[in-house]
Amino acid sequence: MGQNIYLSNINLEKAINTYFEKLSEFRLNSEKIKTHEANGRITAAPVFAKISSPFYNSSAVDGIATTAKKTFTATDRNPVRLKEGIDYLVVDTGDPVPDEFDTVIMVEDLIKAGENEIEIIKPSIPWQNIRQMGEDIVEGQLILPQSHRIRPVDIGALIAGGVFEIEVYKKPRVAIIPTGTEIVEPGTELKVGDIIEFNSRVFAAQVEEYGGIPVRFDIVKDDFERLLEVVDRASKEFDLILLNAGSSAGREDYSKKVIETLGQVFIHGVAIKPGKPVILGKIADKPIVGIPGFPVSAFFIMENIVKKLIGFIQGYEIMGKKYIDAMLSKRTMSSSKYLEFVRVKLGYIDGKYIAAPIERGAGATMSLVRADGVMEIPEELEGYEKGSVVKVNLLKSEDEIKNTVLCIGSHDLILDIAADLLAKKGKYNLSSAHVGSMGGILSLKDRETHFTTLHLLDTETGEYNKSYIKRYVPGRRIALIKFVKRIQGLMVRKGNPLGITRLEDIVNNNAKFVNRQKGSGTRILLDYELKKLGISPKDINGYEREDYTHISVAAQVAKGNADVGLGVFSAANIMGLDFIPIANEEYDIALPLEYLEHDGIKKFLEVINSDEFKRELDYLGGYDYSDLGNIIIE
Ligand SMILES: Nc1nc2c(c(=O)[nH]1)N[C@H]1C(S)=C(S)[C@@H](COP(=O)(O)OP(=O)(O)OC[C@H]3O[C@@H](n4cnc5c(N)ncnc54)[C@H](O)[C@@H]3O)O[C@H]1N2
Ligand code: MOO
Repeated sequence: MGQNIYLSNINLEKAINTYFEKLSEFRLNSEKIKTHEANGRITAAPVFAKISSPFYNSSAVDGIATTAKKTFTATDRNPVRLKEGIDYLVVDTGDPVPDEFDTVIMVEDLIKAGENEIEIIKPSIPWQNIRQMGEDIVEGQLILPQSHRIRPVDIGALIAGGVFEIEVYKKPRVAIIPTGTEIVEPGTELKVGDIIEFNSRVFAAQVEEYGGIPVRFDIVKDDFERLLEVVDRASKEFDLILLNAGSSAGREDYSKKVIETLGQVFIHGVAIKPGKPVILGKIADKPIVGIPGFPVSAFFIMENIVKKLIGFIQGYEIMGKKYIDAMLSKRTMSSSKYLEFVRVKLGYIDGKYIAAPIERGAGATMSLVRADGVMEIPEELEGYEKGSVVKVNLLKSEDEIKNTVLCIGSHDLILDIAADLLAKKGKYNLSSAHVGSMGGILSLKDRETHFTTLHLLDTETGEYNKSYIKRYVPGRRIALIKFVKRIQGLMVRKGNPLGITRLEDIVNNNAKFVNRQKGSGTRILLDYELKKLGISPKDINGYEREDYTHISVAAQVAKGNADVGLGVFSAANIMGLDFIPIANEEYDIALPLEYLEHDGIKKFLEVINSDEFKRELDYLGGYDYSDLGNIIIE
C-alpha cells in the first residue's frame, strides 16, 4: 500500500464549514416519541399547541369569584356586602370561574359578615386574579421551532399545550471502530509492543454526552481488506462512523485509503495541534471521521469536530464551550502554522484566573485528567509571553476553580497525598503545576500562585530557601513554612548492578544518567555536589537528558532507559529501586503572608499538620517532619 504523506493544513473552522457543506444532503430520519421521554432530543419539525392553556378561565388565588361592577363603590366607610350563591361563589386556586363572574377577590381581603355573607372595603378590578383561557398557551401557537433541543421546561409546555407525542430526529447511531495490529483488548496478557485499547471507550462516553448512540466494534487488525469489509458494513448500518487511528503516514496507516476506496476523502489534515492528521470524508451519504490514535489528539478531534458533527446531522448546533480569560504563568511557544490546544492548571488568585501550562505530549492521557482547562493559542501566533491574557476553555466549573488552592512549584509525591486528603475534607482542591523551585519562586513574585514549594540550596551558605526568597521576592511579605526534610540520593536498579555507591561512580562506571530540568532544586543540588567533587558535567553521560519529576526519573531507571538518577527516596521506593543517600534537603512552602488567612490555605495547612498526613509520610519513607508547620515569617 502506498504511503499517503501529504497532509493539508486547513484552518479548523474552514475545514468544518467545507465538510458540512459536503454533507448538506444528509439528515437523520425522524421518529415519533412520547413527549415525556423527549428530554435532550432535537425537534424534527415545528411543534404547535393542540389546545389552549388554561383550557378555561381559572382562579389564580383562593377566594371568591364575583362581579367587578358590584364592588366599585366599596370603601372603608362604605363596605359592600355580598351574598354567597347570589353575588359570589367560593373558589380555590385553579378552580374554574363561571362565565357570569369576571373577578376574584383573595380570601385575605374578605371580612366575614354573617352566615354566607361577606363584606369588602376595596373595589375589585375586572379579570383580577383570573387566569384567562389561553393566557399561557393559545391553541395553534408555536411552542417549539424545528431543530430545538428539548429541555425539561419544554416538556411541560408541550404537555400543557396538548402535545403528548412529538416528532424528533432519531438519535444518531455511531459506529466506533478501533484499529491497529498492536492494539489489544483490556485484560489481554501484555507483551512488549501491545497497547491496551481504550480510545473507543472514551469516544463512546463522549458520543453519549453529545446525544448519540455509540456502538463499539471489535478491534480490527491493520489489514486493508478486512478494514474495507468492516467499514463498508458499518456505513450501511450506522449514521456516522468513527475510524480510530491509522490516520497519519505510517506503513500501516490505511484509514485514508479505506475511505477513498469506499467513498470520498474531503480533508486530510487540519491546522490544529494535537489532532492534525484527522480525516474528514463520507461513504455513500454517511459521514466518516478518521481520528488520530494518540489519546490526547483524539480527545481534541472529538471535542472540536465530532461534537459539532453530531449536532449538524440533527440540524442542530451544539454550543457549550465555556471560556474564561486567564493570565498565563509561563511563556508558551507554539507554531504559527496551527491552532494549538495547551492543557493548563487553573487557579483564582487575587480576583484573577491564572493558567499554568502542563505537559504537551499527545500521548499523555493523565494530562487531560489533571487539566482544569485548555488554553487555545490561535493559528497566527507564535505563542504567548508570560503574563499575557489568554483564552481558556474550562474543563471544570468556575466554582470548582475558585475553590482550588494552586501550587506552582517543585513537585513531590507528598503534594499528591496532601491533595487527596484535602479533597476528602470537601470544598477545596489542591492543583499543582510542576515547574521546579525557581519557576515557583517567580510565580510567587508575580502573584500567580497561592503558594509555592521549593528546595533551593544557597551554595554560599549551605542554607535552604531563605536567601532565594529574599533575593527574588523583595518587598513582599512572604511566610516560609517548614515542610519536610527529605533524603536525596542516587536511584539505581534493584541489586545495584553497576555497583554505584557515590556520585563519582557515575563517571567511574560510565553509567547512563538521567537529569532533572534546569531550575529544579535537585539539579542545583547535583551541580553543587559535582562542583564540590570537582566533576565536570561534561563527564556525565546523560547530563543533558532532562526529566520533570522525581517519579519520571525513577521510571526511566526502572525501565532501563537510564542506569542512575538523582531523586527522593519515596520515588525510588515506589519504583522498586535501590537508593544511595547523598544529601538531606529542606523542602518548604512559601506563600504571601496574607494567604495565611485564606480559607483554602488554612485547610491545606491543617491537612499537612494532621497525624493522618504524617502517617502517610512514614509509610513512604525518607521524610523527616520534625519541623513541619514551623512558620518563619520573613
Ligand atoms: N511521518 C509522520 N508521522 C506522524 C505524523 C506525520 O504527519 N508524519 N503525524 C503524527 C501525529 S501529529 C499524530 S497525532 C499521529 C497519528 O497517528 P495515527 O492516527 O496514525 O495512529 P497510530 O499510529 O495508529 O497510533 C498512534 C498511537 O495511538 C495510540 N492508540 C491508537 N489506537 C488506540 C486505541 N484504540 N486505544 C488507545 N490508544 C490507541 C497508541 O499509543 C498508538 O501507538 O501520527 C504521528 N506520526
Ligand atoms: O496531531 Mo498530533 O495529534 O499533533 O500529535
